[in-house]
Amino acid sequence: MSLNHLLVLNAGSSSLKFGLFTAEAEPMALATGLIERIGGAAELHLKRAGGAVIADETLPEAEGATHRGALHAALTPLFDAFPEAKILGCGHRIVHGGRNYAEPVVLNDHALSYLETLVPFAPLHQPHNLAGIAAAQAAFPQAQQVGCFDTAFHRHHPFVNDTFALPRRFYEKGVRRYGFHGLSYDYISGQLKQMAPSLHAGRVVVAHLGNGASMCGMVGGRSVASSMGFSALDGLPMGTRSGQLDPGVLLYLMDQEGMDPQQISDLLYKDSGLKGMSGIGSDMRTLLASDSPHAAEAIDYFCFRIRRELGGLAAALEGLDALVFTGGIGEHAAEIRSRTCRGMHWLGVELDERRNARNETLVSTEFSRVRVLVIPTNEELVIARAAARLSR
Ligand SMILES: Nc1ncnc2c1ncn2[C@@H]1O[C@H](COP(=O)(O)OP(=O)(O)O)[C@@H](O)[C@H]1O
Ligand SMILES: CC(=O)OP(=O)(O)O
Ligand SMILES: [Mg+2]
Repeated sequence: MSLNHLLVLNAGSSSLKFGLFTAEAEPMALATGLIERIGGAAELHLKRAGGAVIADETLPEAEGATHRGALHAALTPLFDAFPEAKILGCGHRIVHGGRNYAEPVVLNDHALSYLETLVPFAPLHQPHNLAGIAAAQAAFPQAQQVGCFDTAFHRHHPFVNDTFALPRRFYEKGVRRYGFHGLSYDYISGQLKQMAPSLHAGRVVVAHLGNGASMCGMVGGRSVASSMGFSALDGLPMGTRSGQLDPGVLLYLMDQEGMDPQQISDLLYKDSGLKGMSGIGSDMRTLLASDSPHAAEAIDYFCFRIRRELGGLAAALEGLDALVFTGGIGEHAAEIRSRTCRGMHWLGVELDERRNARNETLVSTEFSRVRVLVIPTNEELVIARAAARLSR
């Protein structure tokens, strides 16, 4: 039987997103799924592209405890629903591609040993990405394994946006501003090229506001600067991550609070951001619905940091033609877009509140010098396209 399908895996620190696509040059999604809260009370949601639910359930502990178990739990109902599927290629989202990868690659032994050396750069994401690859190799030995990197889209940054002001040897060792969410930015860049070629050719800031959040400045569809740097902690505050922090705070935590690296890592990755500031939770919907003053302050801080970053990125781009919102918050939270754009008139940003409330694609007024758009992202499709290209 011919191999005619692609499996896409996007393993996060506590989640696994996956999808089954047709193996065509422009792949078509047949089903998409998500396993949340791996390591805790993990839940599986799987639906067909048309929206029909295939599975919606809490996983037994044996499966929900690890990424390997979660992958097994994902594949069983998927292949029960699509018994005819034969996997030609598996596409993997890999957070870190280091200095070497500016494009997707076929994951041979050489590539995999290089990616292993990057684990210390992304300890919360990279090991799960590599575990997903190993599990997919075991499950689909005939399939090509293809890696797609969050860092790749940013690999051509000018030196000033690639470095920190540390002694040179650290730069040589790879302590650089890599930037992340590149698959999302790549997708948005492609969409913009189709929808509005003249904007795509200009100076654009994309705000990817999901559970992880970052912003990217592009010129001509290529990344010039990103709010995320060496790690996925930098820049904007996120669901549970601090965002930009004075390095002096880390010295204080070590010296005065006696915290060790693991405790600091847990604090910055898991207990900070919207969750830490609000004391309520990391989910923007919960915070918007809350009447707690701490939730309101967390939202204010979130919007304020987006505005600061927008100003900084506009300076890096020497102007601004368009601002694009994407990611779960960027696509759905009209209130956050509205509060972010308030006070940005000086930069030429003028939101049309009615269009914005309706989540329309163009949400700026006709007089706004900067076009403001809402474009849903699709990281899985970018991965599927690369897997289709490299699996032939
Ligand atoms: N209608 C909505 N209004 C406000 N926030 C929303 C809405 N829908 C989703 N979100 C927020 O989007 C975030 C998740 O974004 P998403 O891009 O799905 O996350 P991930 O980074 O895990 O892929 C959560 O904070 C969630 O509350
Ligand atoms: C790099 C990163 O922050 O990823 P995510 O948004 O999936 O957590
Ligand atoms: Mg995300």
